[in-house]
Amino acid sequence: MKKVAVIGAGSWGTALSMVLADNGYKVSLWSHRKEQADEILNEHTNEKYLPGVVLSDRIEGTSQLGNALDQAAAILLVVPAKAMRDVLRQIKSSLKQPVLFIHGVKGIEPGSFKRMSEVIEEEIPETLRTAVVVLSGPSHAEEVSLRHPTTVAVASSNLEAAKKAQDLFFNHYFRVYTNEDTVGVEIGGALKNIIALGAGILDGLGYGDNAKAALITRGLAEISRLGTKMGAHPLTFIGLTGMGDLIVTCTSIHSRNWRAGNLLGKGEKLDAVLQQMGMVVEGVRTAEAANALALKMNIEMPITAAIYQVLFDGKHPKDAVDELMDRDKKDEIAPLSHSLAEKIVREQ
Ligand SMILES: NC(=O)C1=CN([C@@H]2O[C@H](COP(=O)(O)OP(=O)(O)OC[C@H]3O[C@@H](n4cnc5c(N)ncnc54)[C@H](OP(=O)(O)O)[C@@H]3O)[C@@H](O)[C@H]2O)C=CC1
Ligand SMILES: O=C(CO)COP(=O)(O)O
Repeated sequence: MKKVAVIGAGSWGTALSMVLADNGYKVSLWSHRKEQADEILNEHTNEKYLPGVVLSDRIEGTSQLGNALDQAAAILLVVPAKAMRDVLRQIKSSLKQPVLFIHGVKGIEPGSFKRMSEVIEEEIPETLRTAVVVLSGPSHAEEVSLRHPTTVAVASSNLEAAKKAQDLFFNHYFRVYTNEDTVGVEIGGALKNIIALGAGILDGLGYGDNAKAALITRGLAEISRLGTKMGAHPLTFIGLTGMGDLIVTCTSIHSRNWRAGNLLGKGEKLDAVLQQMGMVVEGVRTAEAANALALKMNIEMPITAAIYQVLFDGKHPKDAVDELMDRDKKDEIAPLSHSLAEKIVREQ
């Protein structure tokens, strides 16, 4: 039986371990906390992150990275974005053979503002990795753990590697598409969390469906503007990892980003909100990264800027909405078709 090392035993690492176990793989699920690894190994549960779910005995918890990596056919990284580089450094010092790296992280590295595949390529030498793949799409861990129908994409510039990842995860409830646009998939997956915070804020303020539809659609427009400028394919943003993930994250109570936004919209302060959540809320740090990237690359991202100001500058959420609504008149499609035209010119 082939083995996969899953690095990060939160909700998503645990749910993806269940998919791999259902597909017949042995899974070594690494936690940086021994008591959590022991719970997974001995009780077959992960109560903090997936309460009430019983894990397959093909999933073994471990807090020893060397054990997790030993003989692994692939490594799946599912730690918060801010922990990625440190965890990769630990992996590099324990890894003995080249292996396929897959990550399911929807964030940008704080400070460097790098995408996760860039961080992996910087930290893991080519002699220790066969390829890097990102797995993303509309997929709440809670629903995957109930084996509810779910679709995701696996993206890599190396299509053969993406197909290997597709083979690892594909099954009758977890449908996996390949995609060759790593930049678009990573940018869509990370930045939708900012918009999900915004959706929660709107709900917290008591606004309705019109406002949320506007936020999702215009949020996607600005994500596409930035992503396309970074080299992404514009069509990726209307796929699973763009529009698909926006829909699921902006409309679901499972979303931690939506829930955090909802508390902010009701008037709670960011520190108190994050303390209550007790799980990663990637959109907060990603708002900082996206706002900085937009300024650096001279891309208009008014929704991201407004959410950044609510999070870090103490702007009242209602004032942020009012200011967004009162901006200058605009054409809906023209700025998007400019980005598309620029992309076509670049590729000629
Ligand atoms: N949950 C979901 O439905 C989905 C999540 N994702 C993405 O997956 C990534 C992980 O999210 P998710 O599993 O939900 O997060 P959770 O908050 O559920 O879990 C995070 C896990 O990472 C661990 N961790 C935190 N810091 C470190 C560190 N420095 N070193 C090692 N481990 C660490 C936590 O341990 P501890 O308990 O000690 O804090 C915990 O086990 C995020 O980027 C998220 O956007 C993507 C798709 C779906
Ligand atoms: O990415 C997700 C679903 O696709 C999970 O979103 P949250 O991190 O907001 O819970």
